Parts: sequence; structure tokens; C-alpha cells
Amino acid sequence: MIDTWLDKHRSLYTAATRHDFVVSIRDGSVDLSSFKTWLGQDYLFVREFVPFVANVLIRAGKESGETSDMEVVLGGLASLNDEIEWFKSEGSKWGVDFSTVVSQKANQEYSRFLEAMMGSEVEYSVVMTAFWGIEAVYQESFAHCLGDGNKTPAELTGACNRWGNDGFRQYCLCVKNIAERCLENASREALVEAEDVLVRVLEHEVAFWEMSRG
Ligand SMILES: Cc1ncc(CN)c(N)n1
Repeated sequence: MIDTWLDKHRSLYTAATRHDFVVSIRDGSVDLSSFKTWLGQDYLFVREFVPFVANVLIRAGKESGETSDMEVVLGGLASLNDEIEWFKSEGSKWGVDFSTVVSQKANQEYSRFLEAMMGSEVEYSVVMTAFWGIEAVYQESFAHCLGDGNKTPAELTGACNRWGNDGFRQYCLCVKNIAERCLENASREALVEAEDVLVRVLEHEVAFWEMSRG
């Protein structure tokens, strides 16, 4: 299901995973003030993402009927704990004081979307599709910065490794498998909603990268 939707929305998926900001990290031309803008905004995003993932965890425990769903999501939540610590140390390294960073419009809109996805009326299959999309865009994007022939600056490889590493790729595959399994049994209405939600995630991700332009 998901691969069919990605084929259908290929240009949007490419826009989300090969944004100029990401390409500039890979080719070494990245403007460091863009990186700092992204860092500050993403720190704020991750703080909003934690309650969303906690909600996915609760739903995985209650609704999935598969014990492994909860374990996969719990692994994601645990890595967000490390991620927040990583952001704090990167903030000090780059002189970005998160207490003064103001959430920009694209970030606020993405947060509102996450909140809407926490409603009990949103089907588990739809929530899982959104969750996969959010994680997969970062995985694909940052793995691209580490691929053969990259000129990623050494001081940015930590960021790229965080989401571009093989463990994170495996975790995204597990989330994708959960979403696929749920979508196989979903109603027509849920399938329409899941596709729409995936498109909206991709649009939010593009808008998020766009903030780095300043
Ligand atoms: C905007 C955004 N999208 C996804 C991720 C990966 N959790 C993130 N940190 N920030």
C-alpha cells in the first residue's frame, strides 16, 4: 500500500527527502546559519513529537493485538530520550540557545497536525502511516548525506548518523511493516485517510526544511 502511494506521490516524496538543505549538507555547501535554524526548530519539533509517539505507544498497547508493535514504538520513544540530550549538546556546540528559539509557522502547523493525529477518532492504521512517514523522511534524507561520494562536513556527520544509521533504517522498516499490516485490514475510508495523511506529512516535511532558508 505505502509503496503504491509513494509511487503516486513520487515528486512530493523526492521534495521531502532530497530538499536543497539536505543536498547542501551532502555536497558540503551547507550554510551553517541554515543548519543552526534547522537545529533550533527541530529541537522544538522533537519536544512536540514525544507526546505524539507516547500516544502511538498507548494505542499499540491497546489496539494492535501484536506484542511486538509496542516494543518497536517503545524503542522509538527511548531513542527520543537520547535525541533530546543530543540536541542539547549540539545546541551548546553551535551556540544555539533553545530557550530563545521561537517556533516558526511551519513548525506550529506541524505540531497542530501531530495533535490532531492524537485524537481517538483517528484509526490506528492512519496513525501508524503518519508515524512511519515522519520517521522515514529523516531516515532517507540523512542516509543520503552519508551515501557514497558525500562531502558532508565532518562536524555534521553526527546529525546525519543519528537518522541515517542502519539501526534507524531497520526501525523504520519495522514501523512500515506494522503500518502495512494494519492497512491490509483497514476500511476503504481509513485507506483514503491514510493516503491523505501521508501526503500531509510529506508537505509538512518540505515546509519544515524550507524554514532553514531563513
Ligand atoms: C521535522 C522532523 N521530522 C522527523 C523527525 C524524525 N523524528 C524529526 N526529528 N523532525
